[in-house]
Amino acid sequence: MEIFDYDNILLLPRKCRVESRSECDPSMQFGRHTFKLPVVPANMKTVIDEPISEWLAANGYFYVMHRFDIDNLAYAKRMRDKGLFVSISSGVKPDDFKVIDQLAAEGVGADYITIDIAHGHAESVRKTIEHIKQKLPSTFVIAGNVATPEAVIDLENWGADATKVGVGPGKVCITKLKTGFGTGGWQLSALKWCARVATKPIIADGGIRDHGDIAKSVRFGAAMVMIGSLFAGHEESPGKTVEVDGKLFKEYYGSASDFNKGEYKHVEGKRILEPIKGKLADTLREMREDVQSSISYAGGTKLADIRKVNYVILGGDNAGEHLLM
Ligand SMILES: NC(=O)C1=CN([C@@H]2O[C@H](COP(=O)(O)OP(=O)(O)OC[C@H]3O[C@@H](n4cnc5c(N)ncnc54)[C@H](OP(=O)(O)O)[C@@H]3O)[C@@H](O)[C@H]2O)C=CC1
Ligand SMILES: Nc1nc2c(ncn2[C@@H]2O[C@H](COP(=O)(O)O)[C@@H](O)[C@H]2O)c(=O)[nH]1
Repeated sequence: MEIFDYDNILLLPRKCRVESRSECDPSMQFGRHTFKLPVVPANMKTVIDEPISEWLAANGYFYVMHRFDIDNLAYAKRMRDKGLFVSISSGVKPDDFKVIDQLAAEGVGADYITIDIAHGHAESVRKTIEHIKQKLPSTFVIAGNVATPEAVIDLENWGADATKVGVGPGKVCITKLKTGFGTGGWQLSALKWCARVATKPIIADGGIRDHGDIAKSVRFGAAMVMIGSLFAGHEESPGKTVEVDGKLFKEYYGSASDFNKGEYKHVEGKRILEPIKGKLADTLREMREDVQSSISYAGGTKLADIRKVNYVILGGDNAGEHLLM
């Protein structure tokens, strides 16, 4: 198997088919909705909060609210009152099952539920998917996180509508160091490996450091890309603002860090400071332009055209040109 990651792959251009990058359409359908970009901010406490989720939903972007210290039912009702789609996260515990029961009983429902646990290839996830599908049959269920084709096959067979791939590639992740497991350092080839067997959409989660990594994710099979660190340092970001030597930063911590958990138990995440980089809307606009540009280099007009390009692996044992035959 070829092993590579975002920093040692480059995509190869094909003859341009547009006169302006504005002709390239980076939008995509995911579930029942169409979104402006194949990008979603990570469902983490220092990345998304209620105002950001409202803004994203109202402006044509996908969002996944985090699941920590939040009343999901009340949150879902507030989104419904504003006429916005509901996309929440769930754990796999009895309390999470109760929330699903309440969403069903009160007719609030949810458009998307993301089951997001550290080791998503687990019986607990099978039971949670089963429960959601029984109580809220029209909800689009995203399940993860996983790292192997076997896991993607199981989650799909258990009823997941999409799977989330990425164990350990995140910027504030220390799973690789603490456990010796994961896709940290080879996330992009793990994505390729998983995408070969997937029959439903994959969300590539973690490891995105530059906007060009979005196109690389799409090339290797992602329908959607989940991003934490690149979104964490905005003026609106929920992390605390910290001043160091006169420069402003936002804190960004892992969901499995002691900062998120409130205790030092099964810690697989850390806290870092991200330099503040302006408004979220400006970053999203720039990302959209960059993905439009990626589509044009792919010789296409739509997102899926990125899947058709060849690529080169730079350096290492797998170096070389890889042509689609
Ligand atoms: N994408 C990634 O690489 C990772 C992401 N995370 C993020 O951090 C969040 C919090 O993670 P964390 O507090 O560690 O755990 P979770 O909140 O994911 O745990 C959910 C449930 O799964 C159990 N569980 C967790 N890990 C394992 C495992 N390795 N084997 C068996 N059971 C397990 C937990 O029990 P118990 O705690 O008793 O074991 C708990 O009952 C996650 O929801 C995820 O968003 C965390 C780690 C990796
Ligand atoms: N191993 C851990 N992974 C974590 C933790 N908190 C979040 N995450 C994952 O990281 C991505 C975001 O990655 P980034 O490279 O874009 O910053 C996020 O979506 C989760 O899957 C954690 O504590 N430990």
